[in-house]
Amino acid sequence: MSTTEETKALVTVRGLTKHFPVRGASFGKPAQAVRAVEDVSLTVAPGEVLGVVGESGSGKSTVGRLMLRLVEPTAGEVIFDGQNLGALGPTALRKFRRHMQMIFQDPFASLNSRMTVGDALMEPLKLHLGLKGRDAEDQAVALLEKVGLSTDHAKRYPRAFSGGQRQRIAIARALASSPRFIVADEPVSALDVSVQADVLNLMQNLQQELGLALLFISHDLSVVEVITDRVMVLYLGRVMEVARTEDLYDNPAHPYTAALLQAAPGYTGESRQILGGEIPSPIAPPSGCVFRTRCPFAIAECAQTIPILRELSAGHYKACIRDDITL
Ligand SMILES: Nc1ncnc2c1ncn2[C@@H]1O[C@H](COP(=O)(O)OP(=O)(O)OP(=O)(O)O)[C@@H](O)[C@H]1O
Repeated sequence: MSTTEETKALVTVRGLTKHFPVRGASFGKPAQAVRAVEDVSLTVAPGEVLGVVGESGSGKSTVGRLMLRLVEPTAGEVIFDGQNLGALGPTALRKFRRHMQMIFQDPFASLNSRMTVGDALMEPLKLHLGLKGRDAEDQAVALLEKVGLSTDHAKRYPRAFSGGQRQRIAIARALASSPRFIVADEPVSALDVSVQADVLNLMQNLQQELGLALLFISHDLSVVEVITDRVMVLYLGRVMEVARTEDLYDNPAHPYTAALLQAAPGYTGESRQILGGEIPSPIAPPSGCVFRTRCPFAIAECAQTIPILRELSAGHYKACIRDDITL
């Protein structure tokens, strides 16, 4: 990423890497690791929505979790508004969390089933903002109203709500500490199709109203196109392409992005590149370009060197050595 982008950024990620050790590695064999995220650098500007797309297992969730330091990186750093998160001890990090929150795919799992919704909302208000008694209660109700629910809902338990309502509650809880950055990990993919649009609209409205920076993780390219300003494409833990959303959808530069877009429902273009084969194991990824084993444009050189992320035009980057191809 360019230094200008870093200067404007709220969150800057440099060289983020996560290897999960493989359990049960036998004695005498070299230790193995799942290479979930490899050398990812990115920026998110204040109020910006950055989409993260890629097939299952490409490392999207791990990037999101690393950015909030819910997972310890193997290497690399995350800088939030000038603060290197790696330099914070556990207590300081807990306090710092008020600025960065996460919305998960499954709102039922992210809400405590034994807490009323009111209590679930008051917890972060007390912990992070120091609100007490009536002030906390009033603010909890205000949060419920913000997400389209009402005072009556505060006394109920999560099981009394539909999936869409539960996700609204999870959103309210994430907003309670007045964060500036939210990671939303597939926030609507577990919901009925009929309520997905409502919850997405709500998220989009709140994001704009509050000027939130958002990392929006999704495998649904049509949703990503609508909600994001920029998109990062991941494959086997590595960044393949980053561009402004319109640019990426109109002029994909990386063969993997083109294949993803052409495979998506609703694609109406002429060429259709089929993404053949399986994603290789992240324990032993291909040498050079990790996508080369499924890439119709791969040449011998692609096995030799890991392509760097190059800027093709303003803000449009790709990690591919081939410029002589038509996608
Ligand atoms: N705690 C963990 N321990 C071991 N391996 C893990 C762990 N978390 C993730 N992985 C592995 O890391 C890789 C990336 O996973 P991740 O969940 O980040 O991908 P993803 O793109 O979010 O996938 P999905 O779309 O299916 O959620 C996968 O191979 C996954 O199995």
